[in-house]
Amino acid sequence: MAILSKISRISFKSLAQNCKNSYTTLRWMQKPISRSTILKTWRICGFGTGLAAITFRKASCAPKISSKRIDHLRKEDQNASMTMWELWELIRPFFGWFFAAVVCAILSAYINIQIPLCLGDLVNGIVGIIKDETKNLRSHFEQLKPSAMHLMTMYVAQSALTFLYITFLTILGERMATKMRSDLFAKLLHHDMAFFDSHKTGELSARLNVDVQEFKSSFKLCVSQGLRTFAQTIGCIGSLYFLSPTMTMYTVAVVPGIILAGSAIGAGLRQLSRRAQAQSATASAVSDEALTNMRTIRAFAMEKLESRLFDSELDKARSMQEQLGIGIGIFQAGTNLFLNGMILSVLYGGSNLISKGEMTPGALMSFLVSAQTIQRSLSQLSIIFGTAIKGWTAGGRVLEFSRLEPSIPIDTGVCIPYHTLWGDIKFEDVSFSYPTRPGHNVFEHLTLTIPAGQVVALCGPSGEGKSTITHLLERFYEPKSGRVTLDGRDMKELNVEWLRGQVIGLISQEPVLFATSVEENIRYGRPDATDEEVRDAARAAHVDEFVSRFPNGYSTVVGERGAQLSGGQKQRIAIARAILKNPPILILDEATSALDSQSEQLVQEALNNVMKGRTVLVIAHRLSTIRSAQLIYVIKDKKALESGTHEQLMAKKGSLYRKLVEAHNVDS
Ligand SMILES: Nc1ncnc2c1ncn2[C@@H]1O[C@H](COP(=O)(O)OP(=O)(O)OP(=O)(O)O)[C@@H](O)[C@H]1O
Repeated sequence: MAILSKISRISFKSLAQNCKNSYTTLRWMQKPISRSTILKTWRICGFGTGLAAITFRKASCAPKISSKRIDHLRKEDQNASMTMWELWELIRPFFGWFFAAVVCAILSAYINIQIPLCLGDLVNGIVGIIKDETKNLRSHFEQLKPSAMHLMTMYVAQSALTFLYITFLTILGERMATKMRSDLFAKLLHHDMAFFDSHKTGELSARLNVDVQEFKSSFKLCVSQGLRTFAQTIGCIGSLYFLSPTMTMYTVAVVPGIILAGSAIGAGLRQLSRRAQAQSATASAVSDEALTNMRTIRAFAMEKLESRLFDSELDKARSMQEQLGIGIGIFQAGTNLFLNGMILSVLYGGSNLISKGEMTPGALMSFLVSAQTIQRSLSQLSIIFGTAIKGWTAGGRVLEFSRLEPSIPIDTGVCIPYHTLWGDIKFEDVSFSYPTRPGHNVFEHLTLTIPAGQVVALCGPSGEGKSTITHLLERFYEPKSGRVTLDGRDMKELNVEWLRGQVIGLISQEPVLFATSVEENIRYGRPDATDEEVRDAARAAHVDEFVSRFPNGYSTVVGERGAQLSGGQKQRIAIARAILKNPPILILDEATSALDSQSEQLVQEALNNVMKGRTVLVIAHRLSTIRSAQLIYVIKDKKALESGTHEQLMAKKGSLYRKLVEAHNVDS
């Protein structure tokens, strides 16, 4: 019954009617096309073309800039595309799942091709019953059984295969997306600092999450539907040829033209999709920046302005996505028009052939259902095409950052054995500019020595490059010329992971904590430290004093970037972390600047204990910290202008150091 009802749904009645009234149909078909019909059709086509032209014209215009603050966020992802080889590289690790999904999808398509042919057999049987003049209906009905059973088996197999390919594809898609995300994150963690200087956190997190998600769903859709419908289309064209070569030739003759037009529209849509996605990323970056700077926004009462800024970026993204939607809509509407025209031609031509006795009703039924399968497949393909464009761009955006290789690889190079490491540091004729500002030299021929086991202080006016010296030491950046050496070895030869992980400890001006407990933040200095070692470090850095007053003690969660702690408390936790790490070289970049003088004295005592016997580089503004250093460098005019002890520099007539102290540029 189900089969029969399905047959009736796919226009069996109208077909039977057609057979009987083929001459009536033919008469209708042969009616001359009136002038008004042509004009109407022309107007509709003109409207569609006009809409398409407006869409593409609007899309190719650059968005208007509403705020200069976010100008730097507007960049087009020129490299955001993907090659077939890169796609293959993504699939390769999961080829087994891919292969299984493809086989199931193709088998399912094969069955879909066979179904119309079986339907044709069944219809011929039914037509036989209708036309039977002996009225031996029972025996005719019995003859229908094998065809019906065959069709039933096809339907069951088709369902089972559909279940299988969807399952395999889900597994494949999820694993690919997880790998893409994990690879991109690992790559991002290894990228140069210069990369982070020029990319926003929001943009990176959009690539890591939104784009991977988009790629995954598009990929799944394209493989499941795309492959099946493509195979179905090819197979059904074969079936059509088998049923009626003449009609098939007429039906598919226009396909190459349609493919060419589709490719041209596709290129435009791809470009538009890239723009729309870049604009969405800009909007995310604006919201991300606002959410991470909430306190500043509150302090300046900028809620409304930020909201307007976000709305305007969002609006541009919406408008571009709408234009993309209209573009895809026009493409799909055009495809549907073409496909429906194809069905109409089949009916027209088929009726003609039946009227001449060159085709049986069953063959026309098979032809019609196969043509309908092609129609469904092609209109499905046009939807898939739109999705593929989005997925391709999203995949390209993910790969754009995965392709980049860091200029400072972190896991190659040599390690100096611990017992032979002295900690003697030299800057030899170093010139440097930040990669994001290549025209501005921070140093020109800087030469200075930080002798092993000594405390060396850097002082000088703000913005002269004191922190930059620590960045070069940590190898966050490479010098443009000259070299930085550790125990006589060029830093470039050394293993960066070893250098940062085991040799140098950095306590920076603005320590950033993770949104976890105090204990885990301290343990970040040495993940394998015992609880007792963590507590000892905390006591040495005077963390114990304030943490013991918290209801949850060391389990207190510190909030995002340590927002639930004071600046001084954050610095003490950062110091505890460095004490736990116990590195041979310590860099203190205004490490105690957020402490009051009493806490500073306490922490300084703790630091003095840690500093003993190590090479220490201190950047400080307080005279009390600077004067205790064994060697002081004054950094100014892209060089180390003066060096000596506090006493030597103060005794030197007209020394810059003395001027700085006297002008309170070095706090007393
Ligand atoms: N990531 C960066 N990209 C580009 N330029 C930078 C970067 N960081 C710092 N600079 C520039 O490099 C110069 C030196 O900055 P640096 O932070 O080393 O100065 P500083 O002496 O430590 O200043 P302060 O005492 O105010 O902390 C400044 O002109 C600064 O604008």
